[in-house]
Amino acid sequence: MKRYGAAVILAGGKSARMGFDKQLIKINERRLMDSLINKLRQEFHEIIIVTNKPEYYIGLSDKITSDIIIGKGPLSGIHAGLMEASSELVYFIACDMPNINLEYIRYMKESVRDTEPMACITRFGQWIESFNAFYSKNMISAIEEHLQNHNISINSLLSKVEVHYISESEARSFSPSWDMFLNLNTKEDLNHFINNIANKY
Ligand SMILES: Nc1nc2c(ncn2[C@@H]2O[C@H](COP(=O)(O)OP(=O)(O)OP(=O)(O)O)[C@@H](O)[C@H]2O)c(=O)[nH]1
Ligand SMILES: [Mg+2]
Repeated sequence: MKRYGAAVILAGGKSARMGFDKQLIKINERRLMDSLINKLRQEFHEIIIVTNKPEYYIGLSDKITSDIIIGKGPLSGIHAGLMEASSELVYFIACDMPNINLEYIRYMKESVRDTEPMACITRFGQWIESFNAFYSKNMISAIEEHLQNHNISINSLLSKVEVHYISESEARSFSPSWDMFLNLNTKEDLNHFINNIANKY
């Protein structure tokens, strides 16, 4: 199996805070999902969309899949993405994250070149960033066990496995304003992005 090559976009949430389905976000007249897919194609051979609305993606050549363990939030999506992926390390991003940074993706790959972690995750203060991150296919059984125990927290799962952490300061050298982790959760987030940033998009 190839070491890298697969990227997953998670698009299976409730979008409760946004008030409409975030898979349908448009920026400059273009579906954000389409922009994300195109950008990821520059770096990955295999793009997988884990969605609760496969009908939104008819006609795309990419792999479209849905949650296998339903209703457990982002970890359900990570699980389904890893099941579908054909590389060992798999890149994950959320459908509401508009600023993919290919240089940082390459840096993460390089950072784990000589090790075999279960995930490569960036620290943010005392927290972590669970997307714009890599997860290993070897994590599938740990995710299943975690969800079977009714624990849906990514953080608590990561605290139990071998993770390669990247420090906040290292990551800031690629994204000083932390925009590569920006996610649009509310209409205010979206309007702010459209009014202030999307003209450079
Ligand atoms: N496949 C899958 N993806 C999910 C699920 N829940 C959340 N996600 C995705 O995980 C990412 C981060 O989640 P949030 O930003 O909280 O999105 P959300 O859950 O749709 O939004 P809220 O309902 O406002 O919390 C987004 O890409 C969501 O689409 C799920 O049950 N399955
Ligand atoms: Mg979000």
